[in-house]
Amino acid sequence: MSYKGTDNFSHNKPERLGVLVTNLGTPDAPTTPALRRYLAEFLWDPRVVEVPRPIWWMILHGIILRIRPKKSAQGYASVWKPEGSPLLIHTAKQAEGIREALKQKYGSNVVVGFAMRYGNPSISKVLDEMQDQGVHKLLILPLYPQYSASTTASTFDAVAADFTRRRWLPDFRFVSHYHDYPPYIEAMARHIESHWSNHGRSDKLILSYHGVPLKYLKKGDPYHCECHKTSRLLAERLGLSQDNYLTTFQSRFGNEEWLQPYTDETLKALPGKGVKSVDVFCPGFSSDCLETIEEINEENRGYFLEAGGEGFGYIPCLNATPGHIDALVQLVEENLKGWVTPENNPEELEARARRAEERKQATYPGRDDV
Ligand SMILES: C=CC1=C(C)c2cc3[nH]c(cc4nc(cc5[nH]c(cc1n2)c(C)c5CCC(=O)O)C(CCC(=O)O)=C4C)c(C)c3C=C
Ligand SMILES: [Fe+2]
Ligand SMILES: [Fe+2]
Repeated sequence: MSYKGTDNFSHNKPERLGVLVTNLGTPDAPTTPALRRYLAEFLWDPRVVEVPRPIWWMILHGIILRIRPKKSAQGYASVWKPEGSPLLIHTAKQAEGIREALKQKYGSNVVVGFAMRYGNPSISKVLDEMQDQGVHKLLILPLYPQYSASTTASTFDAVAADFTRRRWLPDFRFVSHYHDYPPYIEAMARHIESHWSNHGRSDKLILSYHGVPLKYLKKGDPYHCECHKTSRLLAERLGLSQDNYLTTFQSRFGNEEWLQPYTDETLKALPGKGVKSVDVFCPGFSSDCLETIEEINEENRGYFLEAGGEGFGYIPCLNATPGHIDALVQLVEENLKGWVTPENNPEELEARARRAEERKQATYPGRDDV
């Protein structure tokens, strides 16, 4: 057996803490070949599509990967920025924000990286870097507030699989959800309130989450309940009554039934029920991405206006706003408890030595023999 990093593994390096922020991933480019690569990896994950492998292999390679990449590439091309995919850009900024905040407090003792479950930067590459930097305690934070086996557990699988090729194994913590974490709820509430004070308020707030097949709920996945709990807590914090908001599910894939009510069908029906203006916010997406920019703010906006709606306010995701970074930093710090100690923080040790020297100089000025 040969392991990655066997030669450079060392017990003599400073013991650093690692925080690995992850998100779903995105294609490398808005092109058909890049989409084929990305979708082949993503849609082959048995956590994402729970269909027996031989049958799914034939459907995926025989039908889906021949049709979907071209269509999806067009969607990605419409949201792509000069610096790349919005999801990648926002996730990089979020990691940067967390890194800066933790650096202020803990110096270089905490290493913050980000990786994608599918595509790049890969979990393996970023874990290689963390191993090289001497990370001995590792916190993984998937940026999925609501737990779902198709996202959160899949990230756990990928991390665990990656460690099978390493001799190094750090102490390990994993944030499996934060759907009801008060700083996350507070960050969303302030973000929405600030949107309302800048752009005005609509008749109804639509809270739209990515869907999953209904059968996952029936098999016991808590995702649906966690989405509803997030919505309830957010609505309570915003002082909304049940009439003022709705929880819906978007991004259906394939022909089977997914979680309902569907966002698109809801938006098509609301004008007929007298709801002429809506604000839409997506609490489950920590970053704007194809599913929010194109599907919600373009496609679904069109459905609502075509059905007689008069006002459609899209409230961007939390992205790398200071309120979001603040909430994520609190979440990280809470999960690092007991790990960040003066003893494993080289800068704290240095500061202690400096303070001792200052005390000595203050007590015995000019003496270096005490
Ligand atoms: C096929 C089944 C899918 C399940 C189950 C699923 C769950 C799921 N996805 C997200 C978050 C995102 N999904 C995104 C894109 C996306 N999702 C699917 C399919 C399933 N998702 C596909 C095929 C795609 C690719 C785009 C397309 O071809 O339509 C994204 C956006 C990525 C980006 O690059 O912008 C996110 C984010 C969650 C949270 C979730 C379950 C809870
Ligand atoms: Fe998805
Ligand atoms: Fe979509």
